[in-house]
Amino acid sequence: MSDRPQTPLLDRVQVPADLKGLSDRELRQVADELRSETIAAVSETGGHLGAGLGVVELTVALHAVWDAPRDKIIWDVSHQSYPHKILTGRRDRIRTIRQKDGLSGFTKRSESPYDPFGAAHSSTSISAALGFAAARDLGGASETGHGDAIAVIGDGAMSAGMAYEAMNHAGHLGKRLIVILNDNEMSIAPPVGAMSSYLSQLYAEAPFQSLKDVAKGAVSFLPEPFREGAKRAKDMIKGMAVGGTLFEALGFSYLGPIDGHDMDSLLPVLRTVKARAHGPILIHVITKKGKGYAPAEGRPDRGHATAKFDVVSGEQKKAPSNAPSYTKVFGETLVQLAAEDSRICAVTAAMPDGTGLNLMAERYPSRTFDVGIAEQHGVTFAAGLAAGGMRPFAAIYSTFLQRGYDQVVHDVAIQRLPVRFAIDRAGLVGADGATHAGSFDTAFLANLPGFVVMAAADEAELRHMVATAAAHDAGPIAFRYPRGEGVGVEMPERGEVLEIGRGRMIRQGARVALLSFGARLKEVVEAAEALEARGISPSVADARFAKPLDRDLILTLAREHEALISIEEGAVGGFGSHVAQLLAEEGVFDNGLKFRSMVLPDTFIDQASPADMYAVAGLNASDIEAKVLDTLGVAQMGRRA
Ligand SMILES: Cc1ncc(C[n+]2csc(CCOP(=O)(O)OP(=O)(O)O)c2C)c(N)n1
Ligand SMILES: CC(=O)[C@@H](O)[C@H](O)COP(=O)(O)O
Ligand SMILES: [Mg+2]
Repeated sequence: MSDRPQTPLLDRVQVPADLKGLSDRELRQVADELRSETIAAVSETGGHLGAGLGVVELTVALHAVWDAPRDKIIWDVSHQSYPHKILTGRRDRIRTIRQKDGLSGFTKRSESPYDPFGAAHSSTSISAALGFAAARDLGGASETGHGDAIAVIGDGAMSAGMAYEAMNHAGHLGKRLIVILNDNEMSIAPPVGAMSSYLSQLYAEAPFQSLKDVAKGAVSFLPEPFREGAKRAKDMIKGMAVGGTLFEALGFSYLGPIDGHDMDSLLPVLRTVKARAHGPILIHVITKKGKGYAPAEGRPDRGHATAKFDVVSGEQKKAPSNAPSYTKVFGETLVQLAAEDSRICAVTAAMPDGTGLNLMAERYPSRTFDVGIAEQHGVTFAAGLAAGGMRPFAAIYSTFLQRGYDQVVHDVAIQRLPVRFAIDRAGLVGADGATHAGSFDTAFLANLPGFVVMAAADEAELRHMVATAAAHDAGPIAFRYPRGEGVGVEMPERGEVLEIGRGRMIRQGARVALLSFGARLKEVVEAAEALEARGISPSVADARFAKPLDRDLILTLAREHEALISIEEGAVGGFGSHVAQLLAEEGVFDNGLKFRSMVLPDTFIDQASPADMYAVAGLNASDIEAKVLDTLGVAQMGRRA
């Protein structure tokens, strides 16, 4: 266990109300202690660090000025909410964060009344806050009461369409709503886009606003009748950053920029807003990601997420890896193919490193596009690239592709455009928990006419699937693969183009056939080996394709075995459902086949290690073994853990 910091004042703060009696000087001290505690805690657990460090002062100031949980403080993405958790009755559990049975790494309604809205996908906070404001004004029932609705949204999250949809609506409704734009000039990677440049311009052109300036600029949220006189006064002042911003055009009062680490600016500004706000207001706060911890501040991602680390040196404690990560295999294979084909290009939605497209960006920057947190646009942009004669790879985590689903259907599938979807983080991802689980993509893609849907059983298979996708111009194609390292198989120098809709036999056995789709194959083989010891020798096949199915392979397995069991890392409605449909259509059930489909359960599984999450899901080798025995009616004694 690492040394815990001395935090005498923070120790007195169990809930935000305890901040109320403190002086501004004491609040500054609370912020300093909160920063030390956040660093110490994350050093023991790993997790999101940089974003939280950047909002320490803002967190203290918000809780000191407003009255949560009556006032609703809504953290966008909420990866920056660790300091908020520490201040809101969860300090004693902060070292359980992102672990099995511990605190979530994100805000979660079921975890605390101080988390009025759960998040983890970005850019939802303004919509949710506006909903709270409207519910308040309509007299909706609320256990915690109704107060202000305050959205805290980052500059990266501000690149997504949802944020503008919400501001457009908020400006129209004109309700009292507070949006704090936490501008640290960072997403996970450096932010991209015209909006980012616009924000930089806003504060490059104007110095930080003092309380005096803010008061002068706060014309538009002053109640009548003071507004007119104040406006005349403001008009006489030259060079203010207030007035004429995009936000004002959308119907918001704009305040800022304000130094988000200076409590002497933050506290009076927030108090003024609380006392006088009228209609929607956007407060532009400038912060530094990783603030106050040199190893985080010095990292290119400003310490976005980290493994456990040594507080003094900042050195991370990572387990050595035995195999390349799927992400790296994807990135390297794409670069290899792009070298031979100038039509290959790539799209990421703010996740260049996470998807491995950083490799492509380094080698072929003009063919690599980071669209910002904008999955919807990213998918349609890729559709346009495909229509324009390119071979685009849209590399998007399974969970984030959900946001671009209508674009997948309407812009890609209906037009049969050959967009290649590289779907990383398929299946259960571990510490990020339910919000980031890649559970649904097989189901929501394989039901689309003309889509080819593949899943890689190992890293070599992934290489083949990247090559297969590159060569496939007939329509959309997707391949999914899990988070983390591969299984350690020998890697082919080059990917081979697979025959569309053709699976492969892994081992020939009898009585029961195990039909795997994706990276559970390792567990399936392990189960088959364990069953050998019980005198049962299953056949094992890797389906490779959920669409089109390998009909010959599946029907042969069905006809030659007493039982057929499909296994996948996805929710119901995916591969197994398509297999069941085929078997039903072909009348195979009429012959007495015992068919079982092992899928993720119909629940959202909380964070834990991937193995623990798969144990909850009942998809580990021992579960597969048990399913075989149960299906064959073999008595089970001493089930393996
Ligand atoms: C829809 C969606 N796409 C991608 C992500 C991955 N993601 C998490 S945080 C983040 C960067 C957010 O940047 P910003 O809002 O500026 O917050 P900061 O980390 O800078 O505080 C990204 C891209 C996500 N959570 N949700
Ligand atoms: C908050 C968020 O959405 C990302 O930071 C995410 O946690 C990254 O996940 P990976 O670690 O799997 O890239
Ligand atoms: Mg940011």
